[in-house]
Amino acid sequence: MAKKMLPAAANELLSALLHTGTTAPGRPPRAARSSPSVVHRCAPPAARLAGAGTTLVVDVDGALLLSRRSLFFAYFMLVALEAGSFLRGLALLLLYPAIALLGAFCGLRVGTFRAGRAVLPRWLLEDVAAEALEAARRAGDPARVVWASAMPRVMVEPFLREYLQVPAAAAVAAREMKTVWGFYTGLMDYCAATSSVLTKNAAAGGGVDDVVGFSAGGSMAEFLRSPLASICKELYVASPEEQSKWRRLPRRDYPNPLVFHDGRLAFLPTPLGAVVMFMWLPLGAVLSVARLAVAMALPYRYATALLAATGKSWRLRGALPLDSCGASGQLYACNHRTLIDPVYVSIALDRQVRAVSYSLSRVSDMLSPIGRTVHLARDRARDGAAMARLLGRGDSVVVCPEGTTCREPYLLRFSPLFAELGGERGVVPVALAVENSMFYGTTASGWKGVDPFYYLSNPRMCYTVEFLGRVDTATVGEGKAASTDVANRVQRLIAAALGYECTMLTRKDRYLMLVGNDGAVAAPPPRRQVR
Ligand SMILES: O=P(O)(O)OC[C@H](O)CO
Repeated sequence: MAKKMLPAAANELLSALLHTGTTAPGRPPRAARSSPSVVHRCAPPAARLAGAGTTLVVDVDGALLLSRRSLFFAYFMLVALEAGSFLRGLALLLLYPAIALLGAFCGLRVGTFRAGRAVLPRWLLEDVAAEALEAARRAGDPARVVWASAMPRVMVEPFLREYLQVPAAAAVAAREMKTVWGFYTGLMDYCAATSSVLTKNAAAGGGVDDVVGFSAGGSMAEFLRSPLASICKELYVASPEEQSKWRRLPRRDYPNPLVFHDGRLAFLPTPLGAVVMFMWLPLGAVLSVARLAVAMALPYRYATALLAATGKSWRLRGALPLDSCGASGQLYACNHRTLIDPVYVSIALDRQVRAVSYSLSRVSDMLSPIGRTVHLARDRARDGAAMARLLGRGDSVVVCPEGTTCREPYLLRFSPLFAELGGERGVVPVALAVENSMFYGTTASGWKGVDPFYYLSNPRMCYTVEFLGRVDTATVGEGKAASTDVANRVQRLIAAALGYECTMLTRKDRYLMLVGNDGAVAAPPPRRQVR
């Protein structure tokens, strides 16, 4: 009981901190505080929201999100860890909720803050109640829905706009963060969206607009403390019984699919999860170095057995490709999950392979157990010649035609160059899946040099490798088939084997979304391309 009350009390306190604030000088008029005159114990029915002049205020934290504020800690911890550092996260863990905002935000650079767009949506989407979203969509005019949250705007608005497709005309009523010289101070500013809704309501006589509130069960009291509740004529509050039947929005029903996300944490840092992670970190750091040493020093047969004993395992699904033992000059095309992909193809084949890659940090390259990677330059002629040279001298070549990693069950567009190089031997598609328990070994916005260490510091991880039937590429050379068709076919085969979905998204799309650039890297000097 006490255990249950502690997080509840912490969240009450945080909620109070987030909602605090009297009207400061210069602020727009606040509507007279009054409670909604009618409170219904259910979600708002479609008939009530159909009117063109009806505005619906959705309590995002209490009604839309199933966890009802109990995950506030985790969301602030994600900001602290992903936009800040482990030290910041530790400070937040020790001082939450007293310094939730200060601890998570103070000192972060505004211009480079991307956690709201690149990290949080993944976790917030998993917390959306399908029934609450459905109820909010019953509003006659989506532009007249106000999405109210006690979280700072930078944490919640990208998720609402980009993944729940909240139109630009609809207001997101969340607090602004105060900034100084381009840095967040960790203090809240008055919320412009709330202000505009209140001003409009006040100008209209405070009762002309038909404003309906939508909250749920145990969150009603907190919602009533928010300024927007005071302009609601009626409040629809889903009862705890009704809310207990709500289910998480299935991935297939996400209004916008979640293909890309960034950040190092592969788990949601709840208070217990964060404590476990901080306790694991020193051991994980030592383990990552030890695992790396084993992988680099021992032959596969000994290394994989030893590594499996530490929780780093792999499995082969299906059989090895025919004549894999003797095949030389063979091209393998695999989907791209982490920078370690070619290593597992090599382990599965139990032979040396050459990996070709567009972007790989110098550190990762030096630590690779399969030797130096051949760097591509995104120049068809140059890259094609480099790969052809490797194949011509009998190397087994592993290429990841997506050109960048993807964590979710999607495949990005396959660049077709590989289909022109398979020759008579064709190309062997390889389907790869990876499970991480604590950290992602990839990053779009972070320092890629530590990718191997994050990957290797997972308590448990498992790679699954599946070789698919050889795809004929001779027809491309003969001009009978387009390389794009063959590349798309290979993509579809791998997607079918993994149960993933094919997309036409590219490396550029991923980097534009997660980092704000096109993901281009400096071309390698020609002498480093093939050795
Ligand atoms: O996910 P990226 O963009 O760092 O790409 C990974 C590189 O291809 C290295 O394997």
